[in-house]
Amino acid sequence: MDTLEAIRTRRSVRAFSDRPVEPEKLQMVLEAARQAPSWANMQCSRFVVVQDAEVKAKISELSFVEAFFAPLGYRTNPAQKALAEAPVVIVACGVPGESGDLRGQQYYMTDVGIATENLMLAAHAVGLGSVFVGVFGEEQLGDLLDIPPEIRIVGLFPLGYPREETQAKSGPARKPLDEIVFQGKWKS
Ligand SMILES: Cc1cc2nc3c(=O)[nH]c(=O)nc-3n(C[C@H](O)[C@H](O)[C@H](O)COP(=O)(O)O)c2cc1C
Repeated sequence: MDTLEAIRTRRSVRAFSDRPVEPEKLQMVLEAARQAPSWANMQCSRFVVVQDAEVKAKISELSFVEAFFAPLGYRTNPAQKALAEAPVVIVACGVPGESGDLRGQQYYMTDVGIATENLMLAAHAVGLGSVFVGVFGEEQLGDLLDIPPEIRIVGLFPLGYPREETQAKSGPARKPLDEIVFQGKWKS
């Protein structure tokens, strides 16, 4: 699969088969994340790879943050089950001190975001699926995985083989280009 096809056909995967992820494929996905560009090449991203069923179940519970979801009418994080059922969960973290902080913008979020898009595209290219899970109880998750408080947890990525029958062929629509691209000046 070439890069453009991977970008075009990747979809968030929230239902996984119990087929294990081969260690070589996991390695490939992590290697893709490692190759990402970063602020001054400081490489602030870190990844905790979780394969223990009990720990995955706890991570799954922590992805339901009532204060966030209840006002939206959600009774679960749409990816909650996926975190327990995927054979692997990758917890992507950033070391803020190893990235830029300019004009109030903290670039560790950008660095980890780029690395994890690489991770998701590589997963898709080798037949795996994933989804960026950005809602979770950070403090409790940090305690569970011994992540020091100065390290920020940016996203959770269940990883595994998609359960075919549940996989949408086309994902949520995107805004048309003429709504998001301006020629020469803003909104012109
Ligand atoms: C920063 C970020 C946070 C996200 N958090 C969640 C989440 O907590 N739960 C979930 O089910 N999906 C989450 N998503 C996935 C988005 O809902 C999904 O990418 C979007 O609807 C587009 O669908 P697609 O990935 O299939 O193209 C998140 C995506 C991003 C980029």
